[in-house]
Amino acid sequence: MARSSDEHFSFPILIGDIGGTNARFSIITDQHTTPRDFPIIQTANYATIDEAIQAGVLDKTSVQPVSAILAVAGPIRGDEIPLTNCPWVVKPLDMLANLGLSDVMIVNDFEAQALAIASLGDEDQIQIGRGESLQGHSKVVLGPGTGLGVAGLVHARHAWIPVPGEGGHVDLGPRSDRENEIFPHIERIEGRVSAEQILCGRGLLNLYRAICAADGVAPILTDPAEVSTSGLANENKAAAEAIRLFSTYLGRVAGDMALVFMARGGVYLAGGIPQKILPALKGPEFRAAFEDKAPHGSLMQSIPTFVVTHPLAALAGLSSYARMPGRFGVATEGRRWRK
Ligand SMILES: Nc1ncnc2c1ncn2[C@@H]1O[C@H](COP(=O)(O)OP(=O)(O)OP(=O)(O)O)[C@@H](O)[C@H]1O
Repeated sequence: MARSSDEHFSFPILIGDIGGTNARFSIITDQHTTPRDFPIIQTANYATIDEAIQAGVLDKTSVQPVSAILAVAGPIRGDEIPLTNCPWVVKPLDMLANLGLSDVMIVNDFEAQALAIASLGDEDQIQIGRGESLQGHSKVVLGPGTGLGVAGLVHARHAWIPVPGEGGHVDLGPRSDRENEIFPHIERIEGRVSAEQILCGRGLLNLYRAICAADGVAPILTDPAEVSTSGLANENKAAAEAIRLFSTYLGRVAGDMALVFMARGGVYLAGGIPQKILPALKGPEFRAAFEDKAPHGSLMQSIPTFVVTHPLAALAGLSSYARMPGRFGVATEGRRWRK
């Protein structure tokens, strides 16, 4: 554990959320001022992350950041961190040498989402169904987007401790007769159906195709956004069923994660997809599946579920952490580099 005198970050602090497609950056100049956001950068437009930071941030301001805290999609091991779904390799030692920084910390992107849910305002979230968040109790965040990210946020020793994991890869199985008809047609990964085979953009398409195959009809939709748009508008029968079942499975997995973390503080749906299928999540399927956890039905009824609507939730999480690292139990070993 870092000593408390080592915990803080010197201002100005560059924060960044590096996804497969988009990279978002902000600079925090001091403890109180609102962070300055920079235009979203398409990762495909730059060969390296250092070039993107130079052109997209440093060349656009006279403020020279001293510290950087970056959230990346991918495991953080060693001094060279390759990103999932993007050819960039993050090299903190090169950043210290070339970008004028003297402190670089790299965290997991879902850890940043978890940091965000510690301090979301009411305007940044929409509640689905009943339940009430209990102060100081654990929370969970699930994010169906390009993949399915999951992280817990545990409250202990007066701090919020993010627990990043691989919860998106838990097993998912059929429960009803109808699901038994559909499941044999779900594309598998090495023989099994993990939650991510269904609960992400690619997974929604996989589910739609499996429904078509179970019913012996040819699939006509080829893109996850088409499936959700036609399904929500009830223009296509298989797509409408896919969206309802997607909501059921998301409720089921969200409920499992709530049980694992005893998340009386609430379950939060982040990632790109929940906001786009909000009307479906407000339907009966999501919450019914979430609560259907005998023998813990009444516990589940008391746990609230939210869709995160903050457009830059991960950056907001990093910003809270950057300003008050002592409020969070974020491990720094092996992922903080200093001059
Ligand atoms: N309207 C929609 N309905 C369902 N899925 C959609 C919709 N629009 C986009 N998608 C799917 O959502 C996924 C992208 O999710 P998201 O926007 O969360 O990206 P991300 O994982 O955060 O990516 P990045 O790496 O850019 O941060 C893609 O699989 C895309 O096909």
